[in-house]
Amino acid sequence: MRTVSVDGGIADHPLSPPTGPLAARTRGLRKTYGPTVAVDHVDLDVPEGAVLGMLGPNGSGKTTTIRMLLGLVRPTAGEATLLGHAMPDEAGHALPDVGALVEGPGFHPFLSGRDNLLRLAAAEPRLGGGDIPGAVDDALERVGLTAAARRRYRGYSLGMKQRLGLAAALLVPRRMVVLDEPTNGLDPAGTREIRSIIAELHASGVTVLVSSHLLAEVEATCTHVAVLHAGTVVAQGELAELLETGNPGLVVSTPDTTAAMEALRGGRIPSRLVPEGVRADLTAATAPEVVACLVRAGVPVHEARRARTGLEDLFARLTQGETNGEDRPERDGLSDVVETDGEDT
Ligand SMILES: Nc1ncnc2c1ncn2[C@@H]1O[C@H](COP(=O)(O)OP(=O)(O)OP(=O)(O)O)[C@@H](O)[C@H]1O
Repeated sequence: MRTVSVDGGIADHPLSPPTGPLAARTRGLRKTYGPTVAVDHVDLDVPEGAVLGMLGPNGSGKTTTIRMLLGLVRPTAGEATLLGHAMPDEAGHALPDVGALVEGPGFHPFLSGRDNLLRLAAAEPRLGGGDIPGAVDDALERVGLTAAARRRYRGYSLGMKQRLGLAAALLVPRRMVVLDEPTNGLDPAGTREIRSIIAELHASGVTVLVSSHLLAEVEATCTHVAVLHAGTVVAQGELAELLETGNPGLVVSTPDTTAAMEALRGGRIPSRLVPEGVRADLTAATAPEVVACLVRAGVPVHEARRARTGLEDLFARLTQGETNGEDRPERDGLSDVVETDGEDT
């Protein structure tokens, strides 16, 4: 297996490729829509038992990759394997073991949340008729939707719709769960609940693939990360390893950044301004040396902490000049069903 390294000089060290079995794998995956290249050369490895965060700015190809993995969209080129089965051709073998929260197919607007789940549960090959109501009520409870279970789907908020989608994914025990932007539309309490559901799934050995454009969310929940940019995976590996890539630094908070920069320049310690103050490069000096240099020069040091490097730097660079999702329209992730295969080139 080839070594995966971080592109563009952010990290000098190659990241270790996964050594164990893979729950999902793509090679040379490509998808075009007319002149738009949505995904290109995507080689993604999702190790079994991992919580892999697929991180990337809006439009970087996360949803398209997930849809190809789930067999919802046929790749223009390349291959995708899910739980050992080639997708989309062997979807019938893979999908019963995979719970997914992705855009569409939508729920019925005039049925209650519970009735929607009862309909979906009836189609689950793993559930016998007598097990269905219990499985539905357990899933509703797990996502905190019991109180609203008998209200019509049409009146649900975006967050409630996300919860119902998650409940559908968790109707039966799965080997793998795929969640496309699961916290979209959720308030902080809802976001915490999703995190704890992901942690529970991980603890019980389920592989989780979760997409997000929020760095903090991925850092809080994932064991592995794949960073997408412009349709391509630019970095992937274990989160801990990615966090350590790049040059180590010390971020110093000080009200006098000009004096701090001058003192560090005098001490031949490379440094640059950052929003919190000054970031000194720790390849040239140790943290105590940086602080001593500043104190000797009479620079007030309010706080000094080690800078996070790899993932943060990489993601900042990727999202530079982009909206970071702030002006992104709220999407109803579950009700817009747009099957797009007809638009293939
Ligand atoms: N059905 C489609 N028809 C045309 N272009 C599409 C279609 N689906 C995706 N694209 C384009 O492919 C690119 C990747 O989109 P995709 O939705 O996969 O990105 P994403 O990373 O999931 O973005 P977001 O975070 O906004 O959901 C974008 O330029 C998008 O406009």
